[in-house]
Amino acid sequence: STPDEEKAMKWLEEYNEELRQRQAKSAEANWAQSTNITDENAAKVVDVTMELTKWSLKKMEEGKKFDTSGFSDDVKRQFGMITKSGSSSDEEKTRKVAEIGTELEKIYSTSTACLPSGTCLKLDPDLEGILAKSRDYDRLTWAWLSWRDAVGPPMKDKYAEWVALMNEGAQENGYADKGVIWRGAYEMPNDTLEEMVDGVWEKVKPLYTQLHAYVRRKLSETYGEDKVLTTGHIPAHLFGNMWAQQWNNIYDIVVPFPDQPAIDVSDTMVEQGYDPLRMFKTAEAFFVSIGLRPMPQTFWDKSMITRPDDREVVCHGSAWDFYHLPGDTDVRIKMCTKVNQEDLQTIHHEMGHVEYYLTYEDQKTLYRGGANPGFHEAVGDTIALSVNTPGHLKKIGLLQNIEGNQGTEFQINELLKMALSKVAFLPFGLLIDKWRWRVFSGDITPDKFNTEWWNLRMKYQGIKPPVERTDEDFDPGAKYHIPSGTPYIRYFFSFVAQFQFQQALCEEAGHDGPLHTCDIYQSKKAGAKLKNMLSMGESKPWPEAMKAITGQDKLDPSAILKYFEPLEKWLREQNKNEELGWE
Ligand SMILES: C[C@H](NC(=O)O)C(=O)O
Ligand SMILES: [Zn+2]
Repeated sequence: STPDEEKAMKWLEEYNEELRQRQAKSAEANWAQSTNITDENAAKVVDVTMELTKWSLKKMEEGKKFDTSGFSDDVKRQFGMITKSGSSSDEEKTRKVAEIGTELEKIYSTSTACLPSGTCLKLDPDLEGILAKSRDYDRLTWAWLSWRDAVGPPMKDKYAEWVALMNEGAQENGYADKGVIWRGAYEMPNDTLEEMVDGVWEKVKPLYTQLHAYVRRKLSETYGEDKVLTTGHIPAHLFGNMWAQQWNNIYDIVVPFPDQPAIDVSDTMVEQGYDPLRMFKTAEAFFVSIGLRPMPQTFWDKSMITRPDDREVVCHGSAWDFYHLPGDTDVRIKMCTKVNQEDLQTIHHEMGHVEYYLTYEDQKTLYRGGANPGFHEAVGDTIALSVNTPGHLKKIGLLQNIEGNQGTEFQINELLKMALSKVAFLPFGLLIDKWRWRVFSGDITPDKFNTEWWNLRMKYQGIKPPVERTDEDFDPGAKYHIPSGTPYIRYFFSFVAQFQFQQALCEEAGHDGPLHTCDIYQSKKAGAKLKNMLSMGESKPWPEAMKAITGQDKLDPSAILKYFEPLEKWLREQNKNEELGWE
């Protein structure tokens, strides 16, 4: 390399080390606030965010002085990352963005809904517990509405201001709006991310439509035709989930063959005395069995795996990288764990993030990230596809009374339960950022925030609010990722990609038979293939990482469609007299 490139590479080395130290400091401040919500900790988050933003803007100006045209792809990639920013140089605007961010997350994480008796219920575990377990239509309506009334109105105006300030920062850096920057994380040519995910949705929509019709019929039978029509949109509060995003908690009322052996292990976990720590150790054992790393001691010392009873915390599960140097690793999970199968799944999801952090920790700081954000969301879920097979649950003693390969009826039950988590999620995973991209672009103005939110929920999910909504409400605020400013298309990407990953890993593990029975437990070969992709971090555009693990360079729904093929056939038969769809 030329002297100029030598100079640039020296500058990059210093940049990466300073970035690592500042990321570590930022993670510590955010961790302190997320595990102990106080004004003092919130103020520290704002200060650290200001400091990091100012430094990044200064380094961006320095970076722009280099002529990188003759430099290697790797050097160009790093400069490209450094010279992109969406932050305003106006310190007051940056401070305000950070302040509103902490205020909105605090409203979400500390709001409660109070009963006439005066007892106040938290979202997690109280209100979510009602949505998951109650089969009383009116009690479900109360919990669904009370949460939205508690958080929506206080957030609405703040959110509008937040969006405006974020857009000013984006526009100051030459972007049309903040949405362009968010989509930029996928490095799609000519900003074609939405086109790409729309294409994937068109291919999976028929499967979702079949599931929707089947569940609508079952809910109508359960709650009565007067409450749930067997045509059109389904009331949004009957799916066992506060946001109707995943429907696994109503498996017991939609199960196709009720006399088959049960496959939900939540009760067994309680009976066998599982506690959060044992759930985490169980998850760790799977990752280690395929050759990934055990959690370091600091993980066990510093994680927060149960809700503390002496302070306010952000309960929404998350994994944390403290960007330490290899050998001094500090990675954690923060989660208000409950002993059930849903949280066992979440633990695998969060630990998948941690395994990614561990596997790419030798990378330059700029590359200590997922190939794209969807990859990061897919790691743990891919592993959980193996864990949730009845075969694996039997191996670890959570399912007893099943023998070998079960008959068709058992497999339909199993596929239906998985579809309630994975297929049901697809339209939800798509619409959240469709709403936000249009809010950022100004296509959805604050006076229409709620109307357009429900138009998208009705169009993509085929659901409707159980009670009248107006633009005085702000229902988007009821979903964590909106007040926390966490992009969401990453989950849509993940819910499709994880089946591509599983298909590739199962082939590597020498699995034969249908994809949904595959368990890569103890396969060091499959683990090596996964690790090879994870170690790349963000060093290459994501199609290269996709190619490294699957041989394809696209997000391709054929794997999820193949996985659910037997179920789709069965559903089409079940639904032959149904009026499919909702438009
Ligand atoms: C699917 C997404 N997962 C996550 O936040 O970890 C959610 O919970 O909404
Ligand atoms: Zn995640």
